[in-house]
This record gives sequence, structure tokens and C-alpha cells, in this order.
Amino acid sequence: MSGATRTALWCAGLLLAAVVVAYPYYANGYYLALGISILYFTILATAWAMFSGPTRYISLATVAFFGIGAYTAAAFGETWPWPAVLLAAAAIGAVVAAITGLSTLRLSGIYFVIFSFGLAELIRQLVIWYEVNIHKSVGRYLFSAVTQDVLYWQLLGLTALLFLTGFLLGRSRYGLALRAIGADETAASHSGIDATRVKLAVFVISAVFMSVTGAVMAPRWTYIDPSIAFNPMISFQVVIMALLGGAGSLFGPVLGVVPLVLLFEVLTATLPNHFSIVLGAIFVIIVMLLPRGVIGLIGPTRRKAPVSEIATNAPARDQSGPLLRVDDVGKSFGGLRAVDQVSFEVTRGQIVGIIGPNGSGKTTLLNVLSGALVPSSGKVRLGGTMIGGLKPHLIARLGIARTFQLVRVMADLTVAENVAAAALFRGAATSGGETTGELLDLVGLGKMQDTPAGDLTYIDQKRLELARALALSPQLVLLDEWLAGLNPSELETGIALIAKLRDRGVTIIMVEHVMDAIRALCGHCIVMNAGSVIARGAPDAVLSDPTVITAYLGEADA
Ligand SMILES: Nc1ncnc2c1ncn2[C@@H]1O[C@H](COP(=O)(O)OP(=O)(O)OP(=O)(O)O)[C@@H](O)[C@H]1O
Repeated sequence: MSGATRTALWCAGLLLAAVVVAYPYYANGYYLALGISILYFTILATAWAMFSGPTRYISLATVAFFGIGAYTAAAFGETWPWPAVLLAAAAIGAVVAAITGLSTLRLSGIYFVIFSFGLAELIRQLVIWYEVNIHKSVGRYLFSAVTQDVLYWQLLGLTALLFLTGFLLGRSRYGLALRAIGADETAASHSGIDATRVKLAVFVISAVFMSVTGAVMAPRWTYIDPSIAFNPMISFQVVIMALLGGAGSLFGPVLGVVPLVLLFEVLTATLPNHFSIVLGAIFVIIVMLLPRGVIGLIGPTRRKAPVSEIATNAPARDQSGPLLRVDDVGKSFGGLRAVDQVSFEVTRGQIVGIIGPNGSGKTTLLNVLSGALVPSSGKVRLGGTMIGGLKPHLIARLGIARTFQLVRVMADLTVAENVAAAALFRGAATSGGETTGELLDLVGLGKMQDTPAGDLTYIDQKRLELARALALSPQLVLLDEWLAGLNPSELETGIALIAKLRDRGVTIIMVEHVMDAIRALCGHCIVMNAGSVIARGAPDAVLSDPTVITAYLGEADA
């Protein structure tokens, strides 16, 4: 962008800001009310999209927080200083969001939608109960000195604060973490991201803005009752506006708010009895015709995360003793003993192969080691630290990285962002010195940094999974049938890549059905059958063991 263009854009921006700030001076009462509606829906839709956009958790709880704010203002607005009322609304909204978020952000899909809707209804019913039984009146009057002009400016200030928060969040590691969670929560957790904490933090921030908006808006109504403050239509309108504009970008929701506020204005005047039907129809049309919203028509809106440098200088690791010790580990599913008293050790720099017939417990064992499953019995130690039963993100931060049997990339993120996401919360136990670019060069994806991961070929997705695992600067990499599904030439490339890692001293446990790879790469292998280890040793010796041949090689030798 040339200097002149930049100056012109700045001038246009300042002029627009002046026009917006001075709006109450030249707009009449009707247009000022319209401006207020646009602003408060802008805040609600943007705050909604801040959480629901990247995570895809469709929340219908907007009005719960909005109503909490409105009722806080109704309860304290006439007796407390106004800033204290706004702070109280923010605090109550934050506490309710934290409590409900902790209990619900484990839910996903339709369950979360239903819960969020139920939450709004529950809070509405609780408020009605309190008002009827304790306060002895369903509604409350709020006579405030706040004029429409001041209300407008408060909302404008809140909008500016929200955009600033959204901008900073998008550029912070939490922004990328949130998008990684939305793209693939399991892969994100195994990349060291504490999904629950990140989701909760952003859910609370979003709820605080909704609650303060409710408080700011309360004086507009003078009389507040639960049907006004907790009107479920607000939640639906906000979802529709955010989706129309585009929930994947900070400014997207505004593009949905402006036309829809104007349309709703016309509809409430002309079709008051059919408003809900029209709302439903608009929702269906948006989802079918504009899945990425209006902003999706304009062009790519993905905010680029800072991904270039991820190198860290962490303290050296304790090098004494085996890296991994697995003692009598078992895992049962009901009556099925999928892993039964398995014990082994892995020393640094070793590649250990785990083989066995289908259903013998190999993946279950890797899931226990990586924290996807809690062991039913036994101990797992990494460099002396007990890790059995820890959450996946903690185990990842301690230095165990993994790939998945069914390849998992964060499809919406670029190749570079996939790798950078794994380095966001890299723990002190890991050390490293490689940047995203260097890791991608290592796996052969150096030229594809900006490609969306979902556009990669199968083998390239596998390479990306490997680069993402290495981005944790892991002490140990678990490969779950990483070579499965590759054609012969890809297989050769894949084996060469793992050999390259071995030569760099990376410690690996690989579950594999491709025996050529086991022979070529592993110094030691373990054979499982029906959950137990039936043989262990050098690949050639193990693969000629009659017990192993009977149990496994009779099936297929890739
Ligand atoms: N979450 C689960 N719930 C119930 N049973 C499970 C679960 N995960 C695995 N199992 C069962 O545990 C046994 C071991 O499965 P696992 O996937 O670990 O085997 P595997 O050796 O990795 O097989 P494959 O080579 O086909 O991937 C199987 O009988 C499987 O059906």
C-alpha cells in the first residue's frame, strides 16, 4: 500500500469516526434510537462471534447475560454510582459465565445449543421467582438521568473497547488457540492447548460485554420486567446477524447487524404477528446461501497469526535413566481388558515398534500414554515424572507428542498455523530451537505454509501432523500407523522421513502394520495380542518367533 493510499484511508477513517461520534448532534429522536439499536446489536453479535465464531459452539445464552446486566441496572441503578452499576453487571455476568461455562463447555454440538437456550430460560425463571416471592413485584422502574445521547456514547465506547479486545485477542496466542480448538479440539489438546481454560476465558470475556450492554441499555426502557430483559428473540437475532455478516472475522457481524436491524424495524411495524416466521426464514436462507456470511463474499478474512518464530530456549532435560517407563499398565472398557498389564521401557533416541493384530490394544496403549485415556491400572513415568491419568494438554507440554490413526489436521488453519498452534503453550519441560519454517522444510512442506491444511493431499496431511508433533519439541513422539494408506513411493518417502528423525535423535514409539518399516526403523519392538505383550526384542528375531507368527503374521504382512 502506497503512502498516499494509507493517508487517504486514515483520513477516511477519522472522518467516519467523527461522523459516528457526533451522530447524536444531528440525528433526530427516531434515527438516534435506530443508531442505538445498531450499536447494541453490534456489541452483542460481535461478542457472540468472538466466542462462537472460532469454536463453533452456537450459544443461545446471549440474552441470559444481557438480561443479567439489565436487571443489575434495574436493581442498583437508582442508588449506586453508574460506573459501579456497570462494574457490578460485568462481575455478575463473569461469575455466571464462569460457573455455567465450566459445567457446559465440555458439551458440544446440539447439546451445547440446547443447554445455552435452557440457561437463559432458567435464569429468566429464577428472576421471575425472586421478583414475585421476594420483591413482590414482577417488574422494576428505573428512573435514570442517562439521556439517549449519553446512552449512545456509552454504547459507542463499549463497541470501541470490544473491537480493541477482539483485535488483541486475535493477535494473541489465545486467538490462534481458540481457532485450533474450533478446527479440531482433540488435536489441539494433544498439542498442549488447554481447551477448557481457553474456551472458558473467551466465553467469560464475551459474556461480560453482553452483561454490560444489558446494563447500559436498561435506562432506555424505564420499566424492566423479565419478558423485556430476557426476551429469547434477542439471542436468535444475534445469531442471525453474526452469521449473516460472518462470524469468522472481527468486523463481519457488523455487516449483518446494519441490514437486519433495519429489516427488523420494518418487519415489526408491518408484520408484527409474523415476525418469528420471517426470522426463521431469514436464518435458513443465510445458512444455505451464505455459510461464511457477507464478509466471506469479499475475500479471505482469516486473521494471520504470528507464526514465524516459535523457537524457545528451555532448560536442558534430565538425561539419566529411561525416558519412558510403563509399569503394569491396564485399560478396561467395561468387561473388555483392551490393555492388560503391559510393561516396557524406552530409552532416549530409540525407535520402538508396537505391532499386533487388529484389536490387540495398540492404539489404546498410545491413548493411555498421550492422556486421551486414563489407565485403569499401572504407572506411566516420563523421565521420572508420573504422567498416567494427566490431561492430554499437560502430557503434551511435558513432552509427548502424537499423530493419529485417522489423520487429524486443523483443516481451517493454514499449514503454518497448524504448526504454530502446537508451539503456543509449549512447556518448560520441552526445549527446542526450530522455527515453523524449519520444521515444515524438514517434513517437505516448506513451500505450503499459507495453504489451508484441509486442502493438502493425504500424505501432506500426514507430514503436517508430524511437523505439528515436532513443534512441541517433544521428548517422545507417538506415531499411530503413520504410514498406513500410503502408496509404495509415498511409503518410501515416509520411511525416509522417520529415519531422518531417528538420525536427529528423536525418540519414537510407532504402532505400525507395515513390517518393512518396522524392520528398517526399529531397534526394538513389542508384539501385543489381546491386550498383552506376547513377545519383545529385535524385529527380525520377534518376527520369526512362532508365537508371533501364529498370533499375527498369519493375518497379513504388509
Ligand atoms: N473407547 C472404547 N470403548 C470400548 N472399547 C474400545 C474402545 N477403544 C478400543 N476399544 C476396544 O479395545 C480393543 C483394542 O482396540 P485398539 O483400537 O486399541 O486395537 P488396535 O490394536 O489399535 O487395533 P487396530 O490395529 O485395528 O488399530 C478392541 O477390542 C476395541 O474394540
